[in-house]
Amino acid sequence: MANGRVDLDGNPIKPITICMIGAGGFIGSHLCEKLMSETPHKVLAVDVYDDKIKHLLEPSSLPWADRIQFHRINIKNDSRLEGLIRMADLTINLAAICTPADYNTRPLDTIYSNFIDALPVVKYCSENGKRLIHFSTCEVYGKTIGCFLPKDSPLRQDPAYYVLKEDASPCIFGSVEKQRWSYACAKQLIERLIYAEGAENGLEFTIVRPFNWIGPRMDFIPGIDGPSEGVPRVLACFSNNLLRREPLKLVDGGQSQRTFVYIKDAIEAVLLMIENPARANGQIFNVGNPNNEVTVRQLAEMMTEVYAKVAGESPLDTPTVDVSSKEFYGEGYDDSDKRIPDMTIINRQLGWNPKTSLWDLLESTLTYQHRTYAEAIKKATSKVVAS
Ligand SMILES: NC(=O)c1ccc[n+]([C@@H]2O[C@H](COP(=O)([O-])OP(=O)(O)OC[C@H]3O[C@@H](n4cnc5c(N)ncnc54)[C@H](O)[C@@H]3O)[C@@H](O)[C@H]2O)c1
Ligand SMILES: O=c1ccn([C@@H]2O[C@H](COP(=O)(O)OP(=O)(O)O[C@H]3OC[C@@H](O)[C@H](O)[C@H]3O)[C@@H](O)[C@H]2O)c(=O)[nH]1
Repeated sequence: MANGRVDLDGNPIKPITICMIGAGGFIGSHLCEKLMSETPHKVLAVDVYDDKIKHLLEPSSLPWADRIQFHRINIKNDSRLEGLIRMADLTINLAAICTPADYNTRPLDTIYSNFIDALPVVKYCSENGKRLIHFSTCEVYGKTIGCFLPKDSPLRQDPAYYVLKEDASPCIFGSVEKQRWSYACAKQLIERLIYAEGAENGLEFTIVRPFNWIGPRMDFIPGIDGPSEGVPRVLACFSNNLLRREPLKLVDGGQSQRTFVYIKDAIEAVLLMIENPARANGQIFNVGNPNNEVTVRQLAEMMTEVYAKVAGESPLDTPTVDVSSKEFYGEGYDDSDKRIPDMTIINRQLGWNPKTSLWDLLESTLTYQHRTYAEAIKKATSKVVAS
């Protein structure tokens, strides 16, 4: 497996040790899986939870058992963090509060998590001469320039007014009382700090801006493996509605547009960054699928159709219902109107392109959701009816 692996320039890839912070989350779990099954690298997996990577940690007879170690650490207050960063060749920081329902309702936790808690990680990497791959977000772009044009302006059709480019697009956020932007603003400041550490102190860094990566193990299903009142990101919200045979809730009519990329495609891009430092260092990369653009309403319609197919159930007569953002997320919510990633830089540096269509990625993801949760939901609802 390890033998004969070469980087994009034909050089043999040497096994490295990676300190992965937030390894127990959605992206972390897929990255650990990839690293264990297809590479010789070692992972020091740091998180407060390990549920999503339990299958990689136990039993001890797994072929990669000596290449992955779990460290249950809250990076807010644990002195072991610096030691782990020192032991590793590369640190990947994924830890963050990153669900929009939290940005306006828990803005302090959001800012601390995305900026303050990431500071020591950057500092330890810089002071110890260690490479850092930091996970930022497409939300740093905020809104498109195009959304400020009159509704009937032909310029709205011009990509120059909406395609998001790492080295050219401005970052446009709503006003401070729109606390939705607490997350994007914290992520932007940590990006600027990392960039400055690179410029002034020679930190070797790569910044990743994910554009709506989705797939199995994303977030939680409320009342099953997460709090009943919790609001996860849209994939899990809509999956929950489909599993419970409830209408999907369209926030402010579901007019916002997103591009969705399959987690397994996106993980290929991260692996290229890990194994091609000369091409990835000093870069900020959009990672998304510009071909998979839909409005949230179209996403709801497609998920309803795909779910009916994989679950063998007929769709509801009224599959969607409109809700206001104030009702759904509370005061201070605001939204990104449209997110199309420019792919020039990642294409040029790493030759990466996404492969999976929205229909195909929803088919595999909703098959997973149905298999994982349908029975548990049936049991939970029959208990409620019986009591
Ligand atoms: N999934 C996406 O489409 C997407 C889009 C844009 C940005 N991102 C960024 O990618 C990163 C990972 O996202 P994800 O989707 O896997 O989210 P996630 O919530 O599934 O994973 C984050 C993980 O970090 C851990 N964590 C948080 N605070 C911690 C702390 N103080 N100490 C230790 N562990 C802590 C959490 O327990 C969780 O397992 C985040 O930085 C997020 O902002 C993701
Ligand atoms: O039930 C729902 C949930 C969400 N939505 C809408 O669906 C869209 C997507 O919502 P998501 O919860 O996936 O989150 P967003 O795309 O707005 O932000 C995400 O983007 C990138 C990351 O940094 C974060 O993971 C998150 O901030 C939004 O317009 C939201 O209002 C619904 O219409 N109904």
